Amino acid sequence: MLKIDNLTAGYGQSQVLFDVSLSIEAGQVLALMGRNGMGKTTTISAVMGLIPRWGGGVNFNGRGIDRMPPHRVARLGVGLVPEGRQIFPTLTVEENLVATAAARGEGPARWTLEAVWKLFPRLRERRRNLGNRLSGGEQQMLAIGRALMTNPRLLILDEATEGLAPVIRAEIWAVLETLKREGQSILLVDKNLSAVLRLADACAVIEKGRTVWSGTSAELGRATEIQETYLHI
Ligand SMILES: Nc1ncnc2c1ncn2[C@@H]1O[C@H](COP(=O)(O)OP(=O)(O)OP(=O)(O)O)[C@@H](O)[C@H]1O
Repeated sequence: MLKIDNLTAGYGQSQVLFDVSLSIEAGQVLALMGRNGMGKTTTISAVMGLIPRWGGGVNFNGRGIDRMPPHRVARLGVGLVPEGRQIFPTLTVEENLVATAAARGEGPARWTLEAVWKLFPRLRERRRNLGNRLSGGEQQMLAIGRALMTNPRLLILDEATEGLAPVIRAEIWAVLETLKREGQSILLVDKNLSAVLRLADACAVIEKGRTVWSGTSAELGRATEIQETYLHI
């Protein structure tokens, strides 16, 4: 579904990604791991086209997307839950969701307002509240709901459980588990190794802008040396 080959990218003159390669099969959950500042968010930004790709290939469902601007990547079916959530502060919860709604043209859309209310009952209760009046957890739920409203083929989540209370984190992990059971393809960045290992099928580890390890979650769970070297656990 998504295949990244030897991707290089950076900001201005400064190169951040030197050689990132990974691939996600349809219906798979892949976790991108690595310590702070190693290039995880930069990888996601380069996939989405939010920053220029310098070299290498990014292929989505058989199409090269490495020259596409973000709106075209999104239209092909890549839904992003960005770091920091970035919801529209002056729109209501419902308006935030409707603003991004998009069908994929393959029969009835899986994700509608009703479906999002069912996944996150809390959002239904808060539907008329402005984005900037929500708690952090509610904002994160809204960011996920908003990405789902695009009916993505691939959902990308950047630190979706960061800075949330444990009970809200648990709710987000449970939602991701539900999405996985439904066959949603997911690429996620998260620092919580044990939760990642429970959810993800496969993991890729990056260090200073290079993929240094990839394998199944079970393999990473056993690879204590990799964990100690690259994840500082
Ligand atoms: N907008 C930017 N301009 C310049 N340099 C940046 C920018 N964003 C990130 N960087 C640099 O790129 C490197 C990789 O950052 P990135 O945010 O991709 O790391 P990360 O692995 O996602 O880490 P974190 O877990 O801290 O989010 C860091 O050295 C960072 O300082």
